[in-house]
Amino acid sequence: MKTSIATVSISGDLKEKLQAIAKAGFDGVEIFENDFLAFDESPRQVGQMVRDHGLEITLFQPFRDFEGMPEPLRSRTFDRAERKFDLMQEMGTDLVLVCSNVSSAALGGIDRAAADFFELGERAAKRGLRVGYEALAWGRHIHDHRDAWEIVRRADHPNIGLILDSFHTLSRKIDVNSIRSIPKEKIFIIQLADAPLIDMDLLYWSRHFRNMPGEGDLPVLDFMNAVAATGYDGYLSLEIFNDQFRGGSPTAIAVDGRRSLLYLGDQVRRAKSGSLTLPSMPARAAVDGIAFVEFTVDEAETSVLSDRLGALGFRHVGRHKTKRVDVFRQGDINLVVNTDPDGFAGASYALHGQSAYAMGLWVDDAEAAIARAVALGAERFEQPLNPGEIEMPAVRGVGGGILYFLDRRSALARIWEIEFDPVNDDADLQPVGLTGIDHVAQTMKYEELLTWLLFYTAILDAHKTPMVDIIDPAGVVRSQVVENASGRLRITLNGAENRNTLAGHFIAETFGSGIQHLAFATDDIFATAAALSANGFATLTISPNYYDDLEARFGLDPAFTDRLKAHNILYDRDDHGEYFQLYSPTYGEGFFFEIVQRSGYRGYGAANAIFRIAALRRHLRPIGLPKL
Ligand SMILES: O=C(O)c1ccc(O)c(O)c1
Ligand SMILES: [Mg+2]
Repeated sequence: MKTSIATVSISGDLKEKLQAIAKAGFDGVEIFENDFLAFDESPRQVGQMVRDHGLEITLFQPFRDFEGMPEPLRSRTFDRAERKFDLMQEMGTDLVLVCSNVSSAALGGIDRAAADFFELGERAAKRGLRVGYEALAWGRHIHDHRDAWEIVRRADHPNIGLILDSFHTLSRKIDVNSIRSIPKEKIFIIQLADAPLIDMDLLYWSRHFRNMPGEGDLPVLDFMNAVAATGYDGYLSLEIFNDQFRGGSPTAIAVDGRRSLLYLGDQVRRAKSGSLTLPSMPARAAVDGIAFVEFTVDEAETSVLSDRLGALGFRHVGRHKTKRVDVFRQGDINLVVNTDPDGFAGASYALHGQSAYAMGLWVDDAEAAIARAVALGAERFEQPLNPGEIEMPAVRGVGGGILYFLDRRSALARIWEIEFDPVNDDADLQPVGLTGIDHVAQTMKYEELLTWLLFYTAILDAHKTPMVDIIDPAGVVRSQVVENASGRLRITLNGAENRNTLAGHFIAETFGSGIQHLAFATDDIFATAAALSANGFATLTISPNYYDDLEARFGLDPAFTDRLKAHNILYDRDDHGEYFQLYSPTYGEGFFFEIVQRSGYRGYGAANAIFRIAALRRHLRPIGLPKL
């Protein structure tokens, strides 16, 4: 499988784009005409620059409004085509993409179009060039790949072929099985893009909202399986028009792009649907829970954090044999507090301040998980081991944090006994009934949300849920969840669009994305609330107005509502069950804890978000200039 990407997909000038594309490991690049026109160097120099980066030009595009024109426009389009052929030869590419005509002057007619392509094929053949025809979803007469294929078939010229673009086919819900009967040598290249399902004008949707395969909602895998069935084994080329990507980091977007193709290729390989030459990698890692979450803390702050964890019912159960690292436990939850000034934790503290910078996942096979992550372009994380320590495979995760993999088949299963000495915790504070981690909430800039969604779903056996808008009094935060079928993995990703929201404040003030809250599970939230209160832990106060509305909305028994209100417990319900939530205040720049009880409920309490965010915000340090 060879991978390519259109220059239009990422930001920067042509030079920056090519650098990022080469660095991400692509084999080829589609030169989008405007990127070339806006650049100062000659076609020959551009071609050289591409080859100097070790890349091949997969095609030059687009050539517009060609087929089915009346004279004198028809002659002019052929003259235009000859000019572009000159340019292609100088640049060093043999393929041009012709997209279906959108001009109101176009006459239509399958045979007229086929005749035009035959003539273009003759002209291209004289120069050793090839022409690929693509149906735009909004083409004036041709907007279906089946019609484009019929034109190519009737043109019957070896230098004329078809270009299939998943967006144009899938946005119109055209049956992908129609692809299976196209001879593979007539498919000159495959362009791939996904998109979120939004009901809007096709052209606008395509030009602004496309995203990488796996990031959106279109059945790109079905499309690819149909392509693979033809025996096609050529380039897979991304063509992503996306406003966010245009403003994003060229390197990050290029890395996402290549990851999306490798992940898609791996799914095609597993579906055994064709003969694509594909690298093999271990299957997505099955996650059986969150083994630990690790905080980096300054020595001076440790007593505040350990007192807080104590009041939340955690016991200090272990101290690392060689490092300043402690573990606190309750139920299945392990919270690691790292005050080691050396190593990554110390560096992370220096940069972000106190933060939950790492987490460990229980997977079926940690070595396989790391091998897959690395095969998908994740950055392996390693630091020197002290004597007696065992190596825990890890990669760089969200916002420069660390994601560790542990399994129960190696010594990693006994990490707490091997690396830690037991501690006798004689605190008089009692456990409060927390059983495990329900979810981990990570906050990032909105532009980074798709990156992390793809990262997690490509590496882990998990799916994404639809995006929901979380309304913060100061703006919108977009939230999407990565979760697995067992519910043992739940990560909520919150993309902040501005720095005034609680989420935006957190990433601005801690200098990067990261874990903003941890939600612990309990089987009895009322008992937990009472135990917290006995431990002197003050939960977040929720407005009484919320409870009046809640009672009316769900028709709750007033006595029940009073109990919720007495403990500041939020409530929600869906078709599957009930959900109870309570919160800590925020700490530092906006970190907090949540405690939930779910009985079948599938969501995360989005309906309550505005109320608890309003309450959480009251604890934030005000920012801005002091009043004069
Ligand atoms: O939006 C467009 O005009 C356009 C151009 C070329 C393509 O390959 C495409 O898919 C869309
Ligand atoms: Mg296209």
